[in-house]
Amino acid sequence: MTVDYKRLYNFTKNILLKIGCSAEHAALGADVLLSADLRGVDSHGVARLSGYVRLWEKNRINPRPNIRIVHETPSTAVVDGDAGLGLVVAPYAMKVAIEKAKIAGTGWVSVKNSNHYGIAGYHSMMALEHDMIGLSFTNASPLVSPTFSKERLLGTNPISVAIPAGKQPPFVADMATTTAANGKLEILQRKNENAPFGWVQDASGNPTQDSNGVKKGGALLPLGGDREHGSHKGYALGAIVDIFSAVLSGANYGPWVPPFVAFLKPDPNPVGEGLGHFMGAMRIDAFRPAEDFKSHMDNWISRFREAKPTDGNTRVLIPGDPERDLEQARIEDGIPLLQAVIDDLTKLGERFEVSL
Ligand SMILES: NC(=O)c1ccc[n+]([C@@H]2O[C@H](COP(=O)([O-])OP(=O)(O)OC[C@H]3O[C@@H](n4cnc5c(N)ncnc54)[C@H](O)[C@@H]3O)[C@@H](O)[C@H]2O)c1
Ligand SMILES: O=C(O)C[C@H](O)C(=O)O
Repeated sequence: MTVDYKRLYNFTKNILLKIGCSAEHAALGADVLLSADLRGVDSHGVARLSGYVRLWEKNRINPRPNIRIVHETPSTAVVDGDAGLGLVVAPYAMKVAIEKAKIAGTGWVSVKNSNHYGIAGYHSMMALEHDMIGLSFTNASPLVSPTFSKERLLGTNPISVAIPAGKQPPFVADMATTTAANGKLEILQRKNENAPFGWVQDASGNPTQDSNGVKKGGALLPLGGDREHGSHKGYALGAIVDIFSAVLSGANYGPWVPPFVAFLKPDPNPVGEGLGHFMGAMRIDAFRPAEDFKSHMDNWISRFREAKPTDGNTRVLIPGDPERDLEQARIEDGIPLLQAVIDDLTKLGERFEVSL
């Protein structure tokens, strides 16, 4: 079934209003969530709405947070999200990074006491309109084993870097540091399908294709899948995200990160406050004139697009291309939703008396 963007946006905004968010936060939260659906990141859009409501019911989300800077220098800050929705805490933090970069050249913000922030790319892309490079990281539910372990100590900890170009569209990398985000596994669960090898290991640490394997005590795997295919580097990337987001800010890290997923409970002995994010903004003209940079970015992108494709592929893509192509189509044609997601939203609508 395909649902019109505006209809889904209004539904999401109205549900966020019902759980007590301000009009400003409900609109922003809906914008962040719907940006995922528009960009084809079906794992992180409205399919997650009932998850945020579940955390609110458990008093883990404060719908009226006092989000504030608690420590700063001219180019850095720590933001306390006051247990607000990550969907609104992260844009606040990115704005702080941008304002600092305007003055100091670069701005770096580590965030504590937040919650799940949706897609990393929404926040990094906020820098683009200011002729800045944007970086966005977050830690997440402990579902991932470090290389050589069967314990779950890390999240799928995404990295997004958005880089402006001139005539070309921007370069936007937005990716989990695991072979796949947990949300991708949830899509396979909804469809009753297996996962490819390299995504999941079972409770004993053996490779499995069971898309419910993590729920049965297994773990998601760092990018690469196993040591032979470079999982130690995915593990290192996920660890860097965790440390920048949480050890630097005072949020929970590693296995103490309060989970978004329903099958895990928060650790009763936290080592910090909430979960953490990290935002960065770098003014291009703090390095070289923006026009020079952008014309060379255009050249960089064109050269990579012209790369000779391998057999069976028609063209080489630039990070950000697949999502941009889908965004245009989905604004025009609507957003396709699986029946399981429609059922979930329908139940939510009935409960809060909001029509879909
Ligand atoms: N909030 C959280 O806790 C959390 C945790 C993990 C992931 N996420 C989000 O999940 C989403 C999905 O992550 P993922 O890693 O599963 O996605 P993915 O594996 O689909 O990778 C997406 C990235 O790869 C790029 N890409 C795709 N095909 C390409 C190609 N052929 N050539 C070049 N680039 C290409 C895309 O433009 C995008 O930047 C992201 O938006 C991420 O931010 C959020
Ligand atoms: O829910 C999480 O913490 C994980 C993240 O959203 C993911 O899809 O991997």
